[in-house]
Amino acid sequence: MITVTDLYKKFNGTPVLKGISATFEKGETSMIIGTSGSGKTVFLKCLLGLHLPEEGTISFDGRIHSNLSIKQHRQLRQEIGMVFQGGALYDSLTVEENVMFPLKMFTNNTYTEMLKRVNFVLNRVNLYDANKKFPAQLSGGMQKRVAIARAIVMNPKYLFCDEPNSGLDPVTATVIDNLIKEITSEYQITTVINSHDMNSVMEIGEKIIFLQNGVKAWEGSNKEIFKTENEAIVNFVYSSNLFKKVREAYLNEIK
Ligand SMILES: Nc1ncnc2c1ncn2[C@@H]1O[C@H](COP(=O)(O)OP(=O)(O)OP(=O)(O)O)[C@@H](O)[C@H]1O
Repeated sequence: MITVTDLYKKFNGTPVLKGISATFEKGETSMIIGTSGSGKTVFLKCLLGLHLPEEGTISFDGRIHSNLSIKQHRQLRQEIGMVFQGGALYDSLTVEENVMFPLKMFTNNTYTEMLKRVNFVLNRVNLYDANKKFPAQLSGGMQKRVAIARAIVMNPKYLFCDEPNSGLDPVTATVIDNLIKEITSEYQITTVINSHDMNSVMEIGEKIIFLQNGVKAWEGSNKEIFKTENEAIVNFVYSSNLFKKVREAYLNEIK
């Protein structure tokens, strides 16, 4: 579980995160949503330790980030998997080498042991016969699968994803969303996803945190989002006519 308490972050005196508190549970897919500039990326970077907040604490299963020694930080970093927006694969490395990269960096495992683990995670994301291919030879959806395989190769306790299905068609995006949700539940990972994609939010958002101007303006599940009367989130999520109709149909159904 990740517990964030009263987090404040400023840049050049301008507050960007203004007292955010939230908990992210093990085995659950949590999503951060909000308009452009609301602070989602800064929040995720604070969780990753890439930004240092001025106030507040971030605790990873009781380990408070700002109190950790360098050695403890290194240990925690190994427990975090990250899926970057564009996949961030190394173009000059094969799929197998990309996925093996964290194992080479952080473990003393033999090549045979590493290859076994690489093949296991590649199979888990349903990628077969892709080991020797280079990223440029793969479709966008396959590249995202490689990025997910690399993020879970170290068996992480925490998984952070920044717009994991950006640039994908709706069908592939749903497959990737569900893969992340399955893996989160199967390996009991604490997963936090930044997303703009309302389909994803409705599909896999077990917990949704809505940021507005650096403040947590709403929190709930993908079921509760249909019923909320909170004006800010209704205006944000239901700015699309399609979602407006879906919400009306849902509310009529439960009347
Ligand atoms: N390194 C930085 N230095 C100064 N200001 C920053 C820095 N990083 C982010 N900001 C500012 O913080 C605010 C929040 O940015 P952030 O990138 O978190 O928004 P976001 O919600 O992720 O937006 P988007 O959905 O467009 O990616 C913005 O006003 C941005 O200009």
